Amino acid sequence: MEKIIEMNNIEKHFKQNRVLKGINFSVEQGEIFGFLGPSGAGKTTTIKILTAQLIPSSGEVRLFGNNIKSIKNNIFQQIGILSDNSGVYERLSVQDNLKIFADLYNVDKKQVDIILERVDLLKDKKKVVKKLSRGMKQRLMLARTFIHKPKLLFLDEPTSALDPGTANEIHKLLLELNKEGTTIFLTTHRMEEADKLCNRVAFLNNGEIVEVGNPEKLKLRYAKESIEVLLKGNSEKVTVRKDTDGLDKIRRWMSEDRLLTIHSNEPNLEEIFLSLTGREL
Ligand SMILES: Nc1ncnc2c1ncn2[C@@H]1O[C@H](COP(=O)(O)OP(=O)(O)OP(=O)(O)O)[C@@H](O)[C@H]1O
Repeated sequence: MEKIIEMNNIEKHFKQNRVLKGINFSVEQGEIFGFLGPSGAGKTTTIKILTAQLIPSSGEVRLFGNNIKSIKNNIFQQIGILSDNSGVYERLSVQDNLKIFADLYNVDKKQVDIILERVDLLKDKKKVVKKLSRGMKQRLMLARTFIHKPKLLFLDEPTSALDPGTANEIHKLLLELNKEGTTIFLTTHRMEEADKLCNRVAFLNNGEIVEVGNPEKLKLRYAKESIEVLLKGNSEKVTVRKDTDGLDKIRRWMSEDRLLTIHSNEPNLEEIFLSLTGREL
């Protein structure tokens, strides 16, 4: 698979503050790659470096196989960026906002209604942006990022401060875009979001990547060496080790029809991060 993003030994210092301490990772075409870490870990700084809004102190960034230093402005036709400061014009209507971006990206104006339909804003197209709910505004900002069908989307906390229902709608849309071939790089605090969307995640702590992998595989790798079972007639679960003795016990309980539930004690991404760093996400 083609590497769409490569970060090689990226350092970023803000005066004495060493914010990124030698970051290495790559993202392949077609992936949804999650960049996870607590507040201040360096996630936004990384996105800004990847989108040429910041220059790294050292190291090399490659996008679509080319060094970012040698990439011309037309790269912006191939990427979309959603961040805190991806403003939309508050006094203009939903439709006029998208028309401006369609113009900017040389996109046929007919696309505006098609995109608005996709983000479920077509019926609200005449509404002035300042009258939209937070979720509607976020959907408009997202529509803005993909109106030009970019190959790569950078999304900084795409669902922060949204209720679970609205976040779900955004997730559905992101999965659709990805299915159509868009590679997605996203930062998030929400572990369930990363779990649901990402093919791979990287954990960032204090400017260092402490783990990278597929969420399911990470959970298996960090799975505890025990299984929890609930037996008929008991209110408390029993913990059994994953060894021959433990498995013999489970077999016996099964043959005696005493087993009610059995759980393999898989950690979630939050717990894995905690066990690696000693801090919560
Ligand atoms: N322009 C800047 N000048 C000086 N320091 C900065 C600048 N931008 C970021 N920093 C510092 O870099 C560190 C990492 O910030 P960054 O915004 O990348 O973190 P983050 O992981 O995105 O956090 P959050 O989840 O809170 O957005 C912080 O200590 C921040 O104060």
